[in-house]
Amino acid sequence: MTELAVSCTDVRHAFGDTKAVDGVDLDVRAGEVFGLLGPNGAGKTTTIRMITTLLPSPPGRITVFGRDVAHGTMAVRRLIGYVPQQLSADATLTGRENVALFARLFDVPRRERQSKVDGALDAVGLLDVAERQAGTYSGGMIRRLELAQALVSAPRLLVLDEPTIGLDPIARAGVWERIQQVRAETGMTVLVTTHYMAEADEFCDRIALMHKGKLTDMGTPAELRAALGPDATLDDVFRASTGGDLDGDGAKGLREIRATRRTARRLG
Ligand SMILES: Nc1ncnc2c1ncn2[C@@H]1O[C@H](COP(=O)(O)OP(=O)(O)OP(=O)(O)O)[C@@H](O)[C@H]1O
Repeated sequence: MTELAVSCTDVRHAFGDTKAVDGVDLDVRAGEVFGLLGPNGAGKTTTIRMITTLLPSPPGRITVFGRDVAHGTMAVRRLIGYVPQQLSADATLTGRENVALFARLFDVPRRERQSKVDGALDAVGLLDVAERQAGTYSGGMIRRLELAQALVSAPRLLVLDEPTIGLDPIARAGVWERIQQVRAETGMTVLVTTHYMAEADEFCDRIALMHKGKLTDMGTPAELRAALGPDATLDDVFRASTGGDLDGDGAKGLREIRATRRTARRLG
């Protein structure tokens, strides 16, 4: 039987009256790249925060490589590398110092620390600029630095929440290239959320679509496209799954955020 990296059974979480996650059953197989897709507010981040033990243990059951998040929180944390949506690198530290901080946080043994930090920086292509302050890095380099932070403890499961949001196409390709490379070398499992359908199509072995706290579809990108018709794209699958389209509220939210950021840059 295929080993499961993550197993969620009837998982739920509510914020007050909002059912953010409403009865999710989800299996991520060991070694695969699994994409969790859905519009803004679908419940992806809440699901990920439960899997990574950052929210109190939920009704239902979640296991990570067979360990229950409710009873084996520390054991689960040791298996996971997590890159959250929010910035997790410190601009005032060098690239190396940022990664070294995570090595200490994750209890990488002192005698291995330097080689592990170097290895993680090398894996994301930042060894040459490791002594520069992270504040001088481009957006794509910062994302790769955050990847190195998550990789330094050699996790079996890498969890990435919108790893390429706000990056230009070249920087996005750079982030994915590194993820793929590390995965090929280590056999690590990757659980990722993204709004970029083309990325999900190209890089995910299987995907699940989420809408209003529930999973609406799951399968390989090819299976999901084929279920709609010979010429269907993953955008079409997304539209069908959410009953809306990419110009709906979710996309508008992103456009507004981008416009706000552009304005902020001009003002800054
Ligand atoms: N800390 C919180 N307090 C109250 N409501 C929350 C909180 N976090 C999330 N929610 C709500 O829970 C629902 C699911 O949010 P979540 O962030 O999980 O969605 P998402 O699919 O990750 O969205 P996005 O693509 O925008 O990141 C939304 O309705 C959101 O407003």
